[in-house]
Amino acid sequence: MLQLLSCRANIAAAPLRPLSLHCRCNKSADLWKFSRWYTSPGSNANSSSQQRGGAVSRIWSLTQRAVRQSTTRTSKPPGVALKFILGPAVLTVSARLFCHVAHCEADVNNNTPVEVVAKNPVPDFKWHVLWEFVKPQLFTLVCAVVLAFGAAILNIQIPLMLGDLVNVVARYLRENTGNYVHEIRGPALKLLGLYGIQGLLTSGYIVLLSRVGERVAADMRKTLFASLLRQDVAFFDANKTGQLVNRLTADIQEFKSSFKLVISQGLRSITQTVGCFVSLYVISPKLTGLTVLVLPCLVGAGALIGSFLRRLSRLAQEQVAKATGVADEALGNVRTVKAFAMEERELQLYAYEVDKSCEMNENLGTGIAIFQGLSNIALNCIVLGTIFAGGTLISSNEMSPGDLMSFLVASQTVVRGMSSGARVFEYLALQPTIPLSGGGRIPYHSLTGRVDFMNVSFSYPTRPGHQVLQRFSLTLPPSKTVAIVGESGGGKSTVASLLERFYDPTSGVVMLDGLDIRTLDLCWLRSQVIGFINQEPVLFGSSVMENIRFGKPEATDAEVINAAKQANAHGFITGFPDGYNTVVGERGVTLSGGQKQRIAISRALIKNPSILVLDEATSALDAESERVVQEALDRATRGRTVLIIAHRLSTIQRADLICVMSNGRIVEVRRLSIQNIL
Ligand SMILES: Nc1ncnc2c1ncn2[C@@H]1O[C@H](COP(=O)(O)OP(=O)(O)OP(=O)(O)O)[C@@H](O)[C@H]1O
Repeated sequence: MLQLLSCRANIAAAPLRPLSLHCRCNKSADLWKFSRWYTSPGSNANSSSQQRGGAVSRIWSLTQRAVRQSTTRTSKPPGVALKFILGPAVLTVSARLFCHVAHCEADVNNNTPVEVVAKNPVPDFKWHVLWEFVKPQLFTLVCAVVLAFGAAILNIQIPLMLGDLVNVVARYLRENTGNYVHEIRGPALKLLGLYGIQGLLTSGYIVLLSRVGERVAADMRKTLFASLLRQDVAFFDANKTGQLVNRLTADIQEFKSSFKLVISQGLRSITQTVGCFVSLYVISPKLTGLTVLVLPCLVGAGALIGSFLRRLSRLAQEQVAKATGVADEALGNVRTVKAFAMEERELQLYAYEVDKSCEMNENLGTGIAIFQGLSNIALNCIVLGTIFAGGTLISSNEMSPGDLMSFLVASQTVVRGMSSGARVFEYLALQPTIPLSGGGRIPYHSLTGRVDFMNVSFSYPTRPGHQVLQRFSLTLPPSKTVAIVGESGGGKSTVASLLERFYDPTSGVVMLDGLDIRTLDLCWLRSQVIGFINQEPVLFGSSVMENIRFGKPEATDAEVINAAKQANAHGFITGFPDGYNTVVGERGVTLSGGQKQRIAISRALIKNPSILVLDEATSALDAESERVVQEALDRATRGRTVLIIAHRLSTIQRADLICVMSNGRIVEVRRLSIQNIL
């Protein structure tokens, strides 16, 4: 007994030498079972190849020792040996499982970094949202689970078969009688068959699981992207695009990897645990009682550490997103960066954020290390506790370092996966305050294009304390041009944004043909009624043809060319070697300011809008470009209701009404043409 206890003490103190614990194992087959578990592909995913190599040589020496021992062994009934193996296994494996569960629960409920709370409530991981994505892949997932389950069962079977094989070898070496080849052929072929099936099952479930993971991730990406596009403009005022893109890429990637790993490792854990629980029930109700006593403590500790780890993980992921945001901004505006020779400063900014994220990930690593250390201690303490309580039942340690590592890595994966998933789900569930569709439409032939701003007050959602418009009232009569001039920051562009319904007024109403625009279909309003041309036209990195067609996706080539002609753009477009197929570069970088603006005008005109909003449309152009663009605009504005926001007198020369704005309200209205003002 003392010998046995000292042997077990070795287990707790030096888990990396588990095979030495088999000093009391009496059946060579048991040795093989253990060694097989130690090196089984599933359970050893995270142990190094060195460990594997060491294990193989140890297994060989143990085999020889087992063979030697088998000649002089004492006769103990096989059931006792089985108890020796399974008893502690049940405790350790079940502890793993429950720690795992505790970990997940803790992650969901108890993980709110103070810094983030101030801005945003921490998103919860929502199982029902995950279910929505998994549901279409259910059949494939079930097939993967069945195959993985089969592989897991074979993982348990193979060591037993190896045991049989070793028995044959041992018997032959001991007795040296009979036909060795004949005797060994049966179990060897059986084992070979099992290896083959196990390999097939493993490949099969990995293929299927990877298919499920990829499809779930693709669906998530599409849904998240659609959800982001639906959000209000105010949402984009508050969130950096780099961080949003990070959710589409890094977070979903992280979630996908975790999803696949958790399913494959989780299955193995469950299979082993169920098997061990059954054995435990058969072997020792006492150990079952002890397990029930010890597990709540482990669950509590796991919950505590889990919440701490998830907090660290979330902070680290936020920081990585921040660093990506800095890089995205700098690369997206690389010309400005270069024009100001700010490469060094941008690099410093990026380095600062990356260093911070590095530090946070190191903290996370430390947290995980502490968790691993504590788990190790806890699991070994269970073994020790069992020695005191159950004593003679223990002679083998089923908790191999490989198993422990894979469990710990799986736990850590759960932490990361859940926090990435929660970040993805956060925006999936987000509903825009201004719905894109729904609401009424005014038939084209009866639409006059009259716009009324009535007592409109407005503050931007990101700056609720700062009132930009105060009881602002203005009428745009049908087919007339109204210009708004005034001091910078006076709220002119804000008026245009409210007409586009990028935001809704805090109070008051904006009306189209006497109807509150909040009751109208937003998609119709933006795609068919209002054409918007601003100071810095943004083009997409596709062809001229595609950029103009962006205004009306179903437009024919002839319509595109017609719109380009109206906007004075046809001449320069046909001057390009590739004509309308010329690719304009990212954001239209290969075109001049005037050319870009005329393509933007074509894009607005192709939808034949009843209302045209020109927000300083020519202010970025030189005199010659301005003249050409102005010509195009004069032609484009005919017969439409037009709102011009301008600084330059030339822009508003033909306006029917000129309003001067200051501090968010109209302070003066002139119904004269500009020549008369001058
Ligand atoms: N997205 C936004 N979020 C928060 N505040 C904003 C936003 N856009 C503009 N503002 C603020 O609203 C006020 C009015 O801005 P607006 O762009 O309407 O002025 P403007 O008269 O068009 O100025 P300018 O002639 O210089 O373009 C300014 O104080 C500006 O800082």
